[in-house]
Formats: sequence, structure tokens, C-alpha cells
Amino acid sequence: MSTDTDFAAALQHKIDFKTKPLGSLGRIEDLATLIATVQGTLSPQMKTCELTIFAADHGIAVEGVSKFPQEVTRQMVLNYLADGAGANAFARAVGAEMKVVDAGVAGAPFGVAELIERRIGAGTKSFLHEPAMSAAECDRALDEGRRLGAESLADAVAYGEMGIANTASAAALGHKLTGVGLDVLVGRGTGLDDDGLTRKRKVLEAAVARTGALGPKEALAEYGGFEVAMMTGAMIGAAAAKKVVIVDGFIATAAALAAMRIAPATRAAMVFSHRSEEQGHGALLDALGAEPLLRLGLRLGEGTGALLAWPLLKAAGEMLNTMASFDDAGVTGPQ
Ligand SMILES: O=C(O)c1ccc[n+]([C@@H]2O[C@H](COP(=O)([O-])O)[C@@H](O)[C@H]2O)c1
Ligand SMILES: Cc1cc2nc[nH]c2cc1C
Repeated sequence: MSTDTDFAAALQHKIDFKTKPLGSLGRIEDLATLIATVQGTLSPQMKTCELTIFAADHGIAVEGVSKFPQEVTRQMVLNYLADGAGANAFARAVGAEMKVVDAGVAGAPFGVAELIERRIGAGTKSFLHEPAMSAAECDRALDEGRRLGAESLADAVAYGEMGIANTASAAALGHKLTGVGLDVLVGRGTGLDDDGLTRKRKVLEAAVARTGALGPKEALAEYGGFEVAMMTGAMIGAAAAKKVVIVDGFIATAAALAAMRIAPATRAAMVFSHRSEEQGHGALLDALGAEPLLRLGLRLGEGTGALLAWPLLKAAGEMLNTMASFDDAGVTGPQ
């Protein structure tokens, strides 16, 4: 194919001449366009999906910004490894492989063979008082993520996260990257009550006032988490390796925003799976110009929403590759 325009025209022809009224597969046609464009072929492969869950702890948890205690991060990592979490159930249901990465869970290393050990530290510092991590730690997290993203052999990669208090981190990061107010971006996370929400807002107002305007890497180091920064790197690495990147909920979307700011080409590989119930997710999606595929009232994280979008991508690939065309099916096309 000589130019991008020729490729786009040939792809549109292929989709339009499938045996269906023009445009009648709606957003599945958009997904088919995205898949083919990411892989640079009119016959892309969309057979395998891999979920990677990045887990880490957050120093800001000591400020009482989550309903749950920090040790739940560690317990959930063990739950993933025991095949017991929501993400495991959904991965089984949609036929996705699942990997778990310790990006920096508080306490000692797990020392478990099935866990991918990429610890940047034993949790971040409290970003109320100081940067969550150093610039060097942030670079390491991004690099480890990039490598993991590039190494994946799957056609599509879904990224999930687990980290108590990471909705606080994502709200602060989202605020610094978009300028959207904390009144919009701060939500109940795992289920804070009204008093908890008021407290979380106050903590975050004080935390973001500590710094001025920040670039994406600075914002990640100041307010991100090890799992958020590693997921950001993974999105960049996977997109560069021509993988379709399925973006999950509120925290994953904050990582997607950082990834797009660091490496703008990453945006073209992203599929936004769902709109989470977490207050503020809609505003981050708007900032990305993203229209998510599903709205199911999810607010779990772990990549659960991303997994549910995988069958739609698979269907889009199958449509493009195996559905008959008016060109050769003996079906009369539009007059
Ligand atoms: O993905 C989402 O939209 C989402 C929304 C709310 C909560 N979560 C999950 O809940 C945890 C963060 O909630 P919190 O209240 O501890 O900040 C973290 O482990 C996330 O995976 C995830
Ligand atoms: C139980 C539990 C499971 C989770 N999965 C992702 N975030 C979570 C937070 C909690 C509290």
C-alpha cells in the first residue's frame, strides 16, 4: 500500500462491501478500522487477549482516603494467583490469559514464582507532603512497563490495576494533566461515605496545591503510583509493538492519559472499554476524546471492564476477516 490514504480507502471499501447495509455494524466497524490500522494490514489477527494486573500500594492511604485498609492490596494479589478474583472469573469467561505484576506492594516481596516481580519499592510515599516517588523510580516503572508491553505475544492487551487508595492518586494525576477540578474528579472509590468523601477532597486539595503546572512524567512522579506508572509504560510499549490496548476504568484511564501525553502515537491503539461508576471517569474520557463501548455500572478495576470488551474486538476481527463481501458473495449490493 503506497500511502496511508490508500490504506484507509482500501480498508473502508473492505468494510463497506461486507454483506450488510452500509454502516450497519456501527461501532464494531470502528473497532475493525482501529484493529487493521494498528496492525497495518487489511487482514489483522485478533485471536488472543492477555490481561496484566499491576499491583502496588500508595502512601496517601495513611490519610484515610479509602474505605479499605492497605493490606487488601496484598491479599488481592494472592487472590489473583489463587484464581479467585472477579478478574479471574471474567478472564475465564472471555478466554483471556492473565498475568499479575507486583509493581510495589507494601511489605516484603511475595517470593511466589507465578507472580511477575517488578517492585519499584514497598509502596509510594504520601503525596500530601512529598512526591509519591522519585524521578528515577518513575523512569524505572515506565521502562519496566514498556518492556512488559512490548514483550506480550497477544493481539490485544488489557491492563488492570489493584492498589488501595489509587483513586486518590488517579484523581490528582488527572487534575494535573487536564485541569479538570477535583470537585469533579474525586469520587467514592471503593465506597467512602459522605464524611470520607469530604475528607478525601480536602486531602487532595492540599496535595495538588503543593505543586504548580507539571509535565506528564513529573505529574506521575508527584501523584502517581508504581502500578499506574508501570501501566502507563506498558500502554506505550504495547502500542509501539502494534498491540491493541484495551483501557479499563478510572485509574487505567488516568494512566492512558499520561501515556498519550508522553507518547502521543499511543492514543491510536487504545480502545476504551467502559465508563466506570467512579465519579470523574466521564471527565477523563472527555479529555481523551474517548467514547467508551460499555456502561455497566462497574467500579471494580482489575481490568474487569477491559475483559468484557474483548469479545467485541474479537467479533470485529472476525467480521473483517471472514464475513463475505458483495464483491464475491452473490448478494446484490446497494443500488
Ligand atoms: O476502575 C475503576 O473505575 C475503579 C473505581 C473505583 C475503585 N477501583 C478499585 O478500587 C481500588 C481503589 O479504590 P480506593 O477507594 O482504595 O481508592 C483499586 O484497587 C481499584 O482497582 C477501581
Ligand atoms: C476487595 C477489593 C477488591 C478489589 N479489586 C480491585 N480493587 C479492589 C478493592 C477491594 C477492597
